[in-house]
Amino acid sequence: MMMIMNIGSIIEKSNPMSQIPAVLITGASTGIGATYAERFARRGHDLVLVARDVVRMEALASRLRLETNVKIDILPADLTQPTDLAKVETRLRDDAHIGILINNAGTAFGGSFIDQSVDDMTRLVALNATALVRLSGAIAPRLVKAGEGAIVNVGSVVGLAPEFGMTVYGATKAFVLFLSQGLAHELGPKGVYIQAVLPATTRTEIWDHVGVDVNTMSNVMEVTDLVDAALVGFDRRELVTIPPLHDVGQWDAVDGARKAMLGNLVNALPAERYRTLA
Ligand SMILES: NC(=O)C1=CN([C@@H]2O[C@H](COP(=O)(O)OP(=O)(O)OC[C@H]3O[C@@H](n4cnc5c(N)ncnc54)[C@H](OP(=O)(O)O)[C@@H]3O)[C@@H](O)[C@H]2O)C=CC1
Ligand SMILES: CC(=O)[C@H](N)C(=O)O
Repeated sequence: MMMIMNIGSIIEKSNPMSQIPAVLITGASTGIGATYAERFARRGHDLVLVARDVVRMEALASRLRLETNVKIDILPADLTQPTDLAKVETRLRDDAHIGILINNAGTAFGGSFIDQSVDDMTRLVALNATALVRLSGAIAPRLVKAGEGAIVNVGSVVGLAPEFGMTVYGATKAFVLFLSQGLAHELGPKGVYIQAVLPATTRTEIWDHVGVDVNTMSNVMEVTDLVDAALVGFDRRELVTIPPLHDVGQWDAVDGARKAMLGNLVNALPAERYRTLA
């Protein structure tokens, strides 16, 4: 018996993720992140919740601890602030129990490009793009070493649609998609699963920040439907999950056309059309 317990503890120390891995979720105080927290807790995963609003995270954590018995830590951080970001990076690097990172925190604001302040846009890029690079960079080497684990990046269909008129927000979300595809290409063969989740309009507080009453919008998805669909994609190990897109053939066609172009992108000579004067 003693012997068995010792072997068990050795296995736990050498590969703690092989138990049920803990999940670190950014933007976990409300909306999509809080729903991910609820769903992963119900699946038996311990959690680390990251956001700025400690009171809300405490309330969520107290409820989920009672309902599910999982361990929940709260790591308050403003992910646009380098020192706070560094705290989360350290946790991701050092805590071998964390095997899944949900890069969900993000925001948006209204107004056209020339109406938005450059400082606001810079903060948006810091939260929606830079933080994902830094947090993925902190956990990826450990996951690769373990040969398992997952990184989920929450993008948006806006990243496919410059025509929606949210240029900088959409650019950050196009970045999230590319980052996910690139990470899947590099880390997938090493055992790390990467998922990009692309929601469309979902009923959360983000719309208060945009300055739009979500109740006036059509085709709004409920946040639980969105996260449950995203988790179906997660369980299937899908790379790109677009819950609101009913015809997946349309995404496959876009992605297929891009891949078909790859072999033609690098040439020594400019294309014929650029070899004559305008
Ligand atoms: N709702 C929608 O229609 C869609 C949402 N998305 C994406 O989903 C993700 C989640 O958004 P959603 O749940 O809707 O939005 P919410 O505004 O409801 O939640 C955003 C979360 O991010 C956190 N957050 C915001 N700023 C910071 C910061 N500086 N540092 C740390 N955490 C921060 C907030 O917590 P706190 O304020 O406590 O810091 C909150 O937990 C975002 O990436 C968004 O772009 C994509 C497509 C559609
Ligand atoms: C504010 C938005 O545009 C929304 N988050 C989305 O990505 O659709």
